[in-house]
Amino acid sequence: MARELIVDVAGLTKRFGPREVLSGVDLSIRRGEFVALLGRSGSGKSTLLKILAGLDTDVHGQVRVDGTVSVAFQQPRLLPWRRVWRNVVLGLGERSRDRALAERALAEVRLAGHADAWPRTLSGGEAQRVSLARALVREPGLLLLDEPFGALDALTRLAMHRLVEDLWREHEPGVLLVTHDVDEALLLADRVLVLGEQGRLISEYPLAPARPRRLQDHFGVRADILDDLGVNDYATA
Ligand SMILES: Nc1ncnc2c1ncn2[C@@H]1O[C@H](COP(=O)(O)OP(=O)(O)OP(=O)(O)O)[C@@H](O)[C@H]1O
Repeated sequence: MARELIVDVAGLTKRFGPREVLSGVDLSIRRGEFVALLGRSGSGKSTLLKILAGLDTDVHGQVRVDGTVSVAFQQPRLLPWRRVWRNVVLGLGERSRDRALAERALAEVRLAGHADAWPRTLSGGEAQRVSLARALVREPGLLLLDEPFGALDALTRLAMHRLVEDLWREHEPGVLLVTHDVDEALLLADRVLVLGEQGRLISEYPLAPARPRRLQDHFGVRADILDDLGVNDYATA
């Protein structure tokens, strides 16, 4: 049976002054779906995420997002004057002093034992895992990931892919992952969307449900996506 619809966007248009950054975007995401959004720099990906997060409501068209939404950004955005565990439960009202809750979330991102650490003592990957713990502790129906691995080295990135996939299976939120990395999208997502010039969604690629994913199974789609993005692909030529 189809899961509940948590994002229902129709005819979304966003302008900054005279400039149309998103144009007639239709998008639906169900709970438990993992969707990746690809697009060249400046195509409007972060703008779309901000709109879904409710951070920008000055738009035309229908934007319906049901339930709790969490966002993780490229930079972990931890408060340096708060210990790791306090960062995890920050802004949770009554539960913002619930150390046990923070520790459970930290264990999930394999950071048990770092609860009392200061953010400046963490590696980039560790800080990003704290940011994921902070996002998940809210039990979001929708998890928005804006280039969350973009600042990490290649090996840390691979480990983070595994972790995000595990967390997604465990919590089953709908995920919208914004990335520049076509391979990352193919490895993680069930569906890949491509945002083209003039802020239009130009393609949508459903991927076979088999997991773990093997990149070579998706070389055809990969070549099509690179075409959409206007990038020559020497690897598959
Ligand atoms: N607050 C703003 N005021 C005016 N223009 C903006 C504003 N925010 C974004 N833009 C413009 O909207 C366009 C889309 O920006 P956005 O950040 O959504 O792109 P993006 O696809 O996320 O890019 P990147 O991949 O480089 O992060 C850009 O041309 C940007 O300059």
